[in-house]
Amino acid sequence: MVGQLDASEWRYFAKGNANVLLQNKSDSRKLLRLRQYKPSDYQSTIDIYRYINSIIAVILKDFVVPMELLELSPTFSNGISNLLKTENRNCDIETQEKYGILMDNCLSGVIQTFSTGKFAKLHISNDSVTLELKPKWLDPTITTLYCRNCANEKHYEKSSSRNFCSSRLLSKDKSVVLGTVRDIFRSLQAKIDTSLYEKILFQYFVSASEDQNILQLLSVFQNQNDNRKLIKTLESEKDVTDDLLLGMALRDVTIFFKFIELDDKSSNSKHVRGNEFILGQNRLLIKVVDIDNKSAKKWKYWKDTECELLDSKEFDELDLSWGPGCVL
Ligand SMILES: O=P(O)(O)O[C@@H]1[C@@H](OP(=O)(O)O)[C@H](OP(=O)(O)O)[C@H](O)[C@H](OP(=O)(O)O)[C@H]1OP(=O)(O)O
Ligand SMILES: Nc1ncnc2c1ncn2[C@@H]1O[C@H](COP(=O)(O)OP(=O)(O)OP(=O)(O)O)[C@@H](O)[C@H]1O
Repeated sequence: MVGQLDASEWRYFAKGNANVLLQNKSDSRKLLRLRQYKPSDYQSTIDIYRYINSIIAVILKDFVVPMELLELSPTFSNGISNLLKTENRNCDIETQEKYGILMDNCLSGVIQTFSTGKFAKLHISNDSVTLELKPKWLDPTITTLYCRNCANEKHYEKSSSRNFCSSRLLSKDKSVVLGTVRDIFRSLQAKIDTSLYEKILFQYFVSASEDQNILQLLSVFQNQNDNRKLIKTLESEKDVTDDLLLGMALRDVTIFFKFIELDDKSSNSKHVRGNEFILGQNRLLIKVVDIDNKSAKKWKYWKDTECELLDSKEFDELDLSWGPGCVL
């Protein structure tokens, strides 16, 4: 594929902390994901691609968005780097990187987006609606008043009050799940009627079995061997276990829930198959992105954050201006 990619065929689409996404001008359904320039702590595309295929895909199966490794030429990489500079995108790609990842665009055809925070967004297309969710730390047994996400948000004052608490979507109590689904949609302040999407998502969370429910799956593998406990005891990157690396990777993923109306108006089926949930004439398609392996070099940042949160009163001191506790 080297020499075939042409920088003028791609436009800027999005960026995160570590990657830049480009959209193909002639096929908007395709995105190219390129690593950003980071002087330290660099994870190469091939390492990420191998990790996703050998570890993540075994766990998340069909939920993983399809990906393909593409070889980059220096001419292409320099062209993209210049594009980002010309457009003042405030980021650059690592031009020494040999590969990029070609993947399906889960937001192809989006014409409007509603959001009030970074952990949930609602994207509207002509033929579908997509909820983008970053659930972060999923805790199946919250033993403190506030969960890790809420304690973190409160402490670093990222938000002034709780929008939603994603761990509550794991609750066995259906009314807690329903209330949380409503919290998510309320937080979006979408100027459309979202009641149908709330109903479908709620039905998915309460009907899917543990290995079919994306949040349950993430939660199980985030918390293997109680790996969160290890964080506060870390003394060097050698102490970082594979379970912890997997847990941290899965604590930072993004999920797309795409709601599609089916043509079959007579269907009253309700079932889960792979990454899709059918409810009557509605289809919910679920895809996970941003499942990069984490570097063990981040151990100090993880430990400092965890210790600072534990030393603070954020887990247990009632703060009604933030919201009530997170009990499941
Ligand atoms: O530390 P956290 O929990 O704030 O998570 C970081 C994310 O912040 P967020 O919680 O989404 O505001 C952060 O996301 P943003 O860039 O803030 O959108 C990154 O995902 C970061 O991972 P990496 O350094 O790019 O591998 C994430 O770092 P890791 O903790 O996953 O290493
Ligand atoms: N396959 C996809 N389809 C549509 N949009 C995507 C896709 N993958 C990522 N995005 C969007 O692009 C944004 C940035 O991508 P990504 O999360 O891969 O970057 P990142 O640098 O790893 O982010 P982070 O800062 O969370 O580590 C995502 O938050 C999401 O909104």
